[in-house]
Amino acid sequence: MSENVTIVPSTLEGTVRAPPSKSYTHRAILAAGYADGATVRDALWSADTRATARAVSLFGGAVDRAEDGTLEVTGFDGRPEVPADVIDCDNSGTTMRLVTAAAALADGISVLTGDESLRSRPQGPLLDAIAALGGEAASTRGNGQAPLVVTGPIASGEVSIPGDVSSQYITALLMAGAVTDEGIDVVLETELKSAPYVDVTLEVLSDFGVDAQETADGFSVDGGQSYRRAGGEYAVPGDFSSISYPLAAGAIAGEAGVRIEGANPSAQGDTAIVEIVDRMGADVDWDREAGVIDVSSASLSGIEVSVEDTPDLLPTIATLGAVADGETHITNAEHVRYKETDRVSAMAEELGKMGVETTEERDSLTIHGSDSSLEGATVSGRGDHRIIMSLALAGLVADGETTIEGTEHVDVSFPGFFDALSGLGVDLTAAE
Ligand SMILES: O=C(O)C1=C[C@@H](OP(=O)(O)O)[C@@H](O)[C@H](O)C1
Ligand SMILES: C=C(OP(=O)(O)O)C(=O)O
Repeated sequence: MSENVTIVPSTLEGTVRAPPSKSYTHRAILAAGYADGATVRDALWSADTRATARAVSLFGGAVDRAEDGTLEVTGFDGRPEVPADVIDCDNSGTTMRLVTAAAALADGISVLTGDESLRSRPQGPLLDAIAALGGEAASTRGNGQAPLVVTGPIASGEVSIPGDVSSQYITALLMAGAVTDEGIDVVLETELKSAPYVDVTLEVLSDFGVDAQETADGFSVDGGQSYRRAGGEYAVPGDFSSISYPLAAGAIAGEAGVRIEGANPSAQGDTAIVEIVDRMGADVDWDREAGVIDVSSASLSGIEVSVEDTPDLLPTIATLGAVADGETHITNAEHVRYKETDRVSAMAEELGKMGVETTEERDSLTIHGSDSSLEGATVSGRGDHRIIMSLALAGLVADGETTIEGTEHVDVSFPGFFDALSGLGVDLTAAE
């Protein structure tokens, strides 16, 4: 059932807890699957992470969720079974990439699909890599997009792959490579974008006893390794992509102050959002040891910011730019076009409906904050969680009411998003 949310301009005050990291949760569930199991505490339970849990079950493992949200993962111990059904990755790019490489270890055929958005995203470089490792991997439509048919098992070896489409290909190959006989060397053909996500992978691999490393021309993982979580338990840190929304909300409408808990430092590149709102002029203080960020609003100024390492921040920064004085120039953004939607265009067009002037280029988005009026309007969430949340932020300070269509999709990464906004005093109503 499609849901719309209408937001009335509001000021925010109070405390909100960061949801757990989507990236760490995917990796922890799959790493526990590659192991003989583990307990994953503080896991994000959202549409995307449920898709990864389903895949682990289809490989012969199991994921049971206790009442307190803790996941008890039973692993498939490095040897995924041929799935008894199609693997539906739903809306999750991370699931599709990481699970495609895992499926290539199984001795047989796996079929992967997803929703319309996921079936339009690029998988070709990963399919080529699997073929280079002796497996077979086909896009049923021959266009490099899902549905995918993957036949394993792959062997060890060296593969070259572009670095500027998705870092998830590299994560996928490193995670699978550890349980091949002799490992996988990944040689990057082009410069790596979204690099911090590979750092997150290396951290989780190391937490599960697997060695992988950066090399002169890419990354490599030795084969013959076993995943094992010492102590059997893994705890997921807070999600900085999700934190970007209450943080930006506080920066634009939090006169009395917003506090975000669960903001502990980790390898996530999106921690850069703290520095970004600071550079724009918000009053922000991050107590790293306590994992607490305090933010309050101030008049914001436009900045230039590269999203090379932090693609998921683009929608949030675009809204901040719409509120700020001057120009906000978001650069190195081409890979942001390969997400749930083309987020460069989606933000330009939807903010445009609210009176925001933008200039879009293939690799950048400029928001002309000073020339923009920010008026309430009916906007489309585009079925994309980050577009929905970013447009909701714009609604906090627009002139008049803003209605965002299709808001149920926040379930992909931040299921309690609108409750969190309400809890901070935002005047909003949801309707089916
Ligand atoms: O590995 C991950 O957890 C992710 C990697 C990034 O994708 P790309 O590497 O495709 O840019 C990011 O946009 C996505 O939300 C999560
Ligand atoms: C792009 C995203 O995720 P995924 O690639 O897993 O769909 C996201 O969460 O913004």
